[in-house]
Amino acid sequence: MARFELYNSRLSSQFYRLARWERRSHCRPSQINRPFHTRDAGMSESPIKLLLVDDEQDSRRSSARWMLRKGHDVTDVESAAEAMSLLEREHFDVGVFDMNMPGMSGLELLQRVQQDNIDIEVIMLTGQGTVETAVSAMKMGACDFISKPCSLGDLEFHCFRARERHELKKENKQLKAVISRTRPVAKLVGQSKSIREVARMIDKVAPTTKPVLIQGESGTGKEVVAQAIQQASQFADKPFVTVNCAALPENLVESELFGHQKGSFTGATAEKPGLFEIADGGTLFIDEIGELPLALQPKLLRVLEDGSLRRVGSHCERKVKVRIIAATNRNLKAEVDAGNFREDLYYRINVLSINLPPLRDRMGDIDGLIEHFLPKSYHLDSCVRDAFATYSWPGNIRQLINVLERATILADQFEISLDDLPDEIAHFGEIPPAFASGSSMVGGALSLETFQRMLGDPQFKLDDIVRVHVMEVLAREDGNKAGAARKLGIHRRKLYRLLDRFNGRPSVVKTTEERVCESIR
Ligand SMILES: Nc1ncnc2c1ncn2[C@@H]1O[C@H](COP(=O)(O)OP(=O)(O)OP(=O)(O)O)[C@@H](O)[C@H]1O
Repeated sequence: MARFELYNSRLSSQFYRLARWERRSHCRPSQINRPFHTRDAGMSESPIKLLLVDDEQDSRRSSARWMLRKGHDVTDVESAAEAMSLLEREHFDVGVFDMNMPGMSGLELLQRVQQDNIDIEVIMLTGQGTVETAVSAMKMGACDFISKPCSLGDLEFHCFRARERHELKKENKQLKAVISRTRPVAKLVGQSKSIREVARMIDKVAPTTKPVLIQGESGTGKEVVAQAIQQASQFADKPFVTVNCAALPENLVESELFGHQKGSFTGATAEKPGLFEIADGGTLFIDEIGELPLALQPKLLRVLEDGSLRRVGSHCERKVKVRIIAATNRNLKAEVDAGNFREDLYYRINVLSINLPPLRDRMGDIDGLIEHFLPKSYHLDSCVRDAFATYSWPGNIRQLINVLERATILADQFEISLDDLPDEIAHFGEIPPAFASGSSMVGGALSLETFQRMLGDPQFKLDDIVRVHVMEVLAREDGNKAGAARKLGIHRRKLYRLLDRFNGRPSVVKTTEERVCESIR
């Protein structure tokens, strides 16, 4: 609030000077269509979407005509009831409400607007001698008042000022959202050829406004790359809003992305802007875009095409300008072929793409990453370095960071040894004793031979085989469900359903595994 007031008081002296000039000059026809004070005062030149509510037809009509000639988008109505039904359907930047109208007064209309949390700046139009009422209207949330009769130049000036306040409020909301959603920007560590290529691509794509698709396994640094693009772009000081489609329940994705109107579904108790509106003017990072439900994909395509969107439950179309960066750990082309992802959307977001290689394909970066993430006082045993260099890092850099963090907690005297590493890394490459006699494990899953043995044994139910296989793949993926689902060739939601099913019945995994091992021996 303090910020608005300071800003307004600085601007108002300029405005009053300009408004005086406007009053003197608005009779000159050549000047009429120039929105001069927006340019001169550094304000946005875009037209104001204005709602005029006044029962006095002559003054309402002449105000509307003037504002239309100035290039604004004006709707005028003669009653508060009409205004209310319009406001439920359409978005306006500014409303000018006459205080005294038959039926619902301007003050009551303001009250309704406040109650319903409608996103509009309201200016009260007051008759002579009703300044006190105007002041109480401002206490109720009106941003300004104009005494009747007012000059048309004054009307436009007040509307500009209200719109400026509207934009500042929006910016304020965006900044709050940005502060609460973003993490500190991480430095892109790595000197391998592939990371240098990624850095080169970041420099190339950052200056454009085109969408970027970042592809790579989980934990390879897709969000780090997205942040680096935003930091190097013209949107660096604008909102950077992130959303993870996989982390949202399917029924909330639409409202989170596009916003909703009050009452549009159970629980929608107030109107809420979506992340596209919050990111307006900046960047929206859509993580795990491959998880976006098919039904919502046309809506995303629409925003990408012309920036237009509708909140859930609203007929009012809004425009946003958002730079989209999307990321996925799935093979999106394969998802298109499987009918899970729209082809037109795929081509739209895949204009510029960056592929992040998994850590196992750029082992040259390991030392640099260790140096970056390991506190200086710790020292790594040479066997640990060897183990790190041979391990396959399915969880990529995220896994490396976690392993280093764990090791610093377990280490004695700042010396990290093999004992401080998880077994699967310390003993990576060693054949598990249970499977030593035959190569039962192939690529992290049960071999055909083992399957055949299980299938031939009437004690094993089909579900047991599925369960052993799923658990085995999940363990190999370090519990990473997205990775496990990919390896299993099923959708992640199906994996969740399977795990729920397994958890909901008495555990037979151990005994089944033991039986598998026995049958192999
Ligand atoms: N090249 C890199 N330099 C420095 N830190 C990195 C790098 N790559 C990844 N990280 C770090 O690894 C962790 C995981 O990175 P990030 O969240 O960007 O991965 P992601 O690919 O987006 O993962 P997911 O697909 O699971 O969302 C973060 O802590 C990030 O800071």
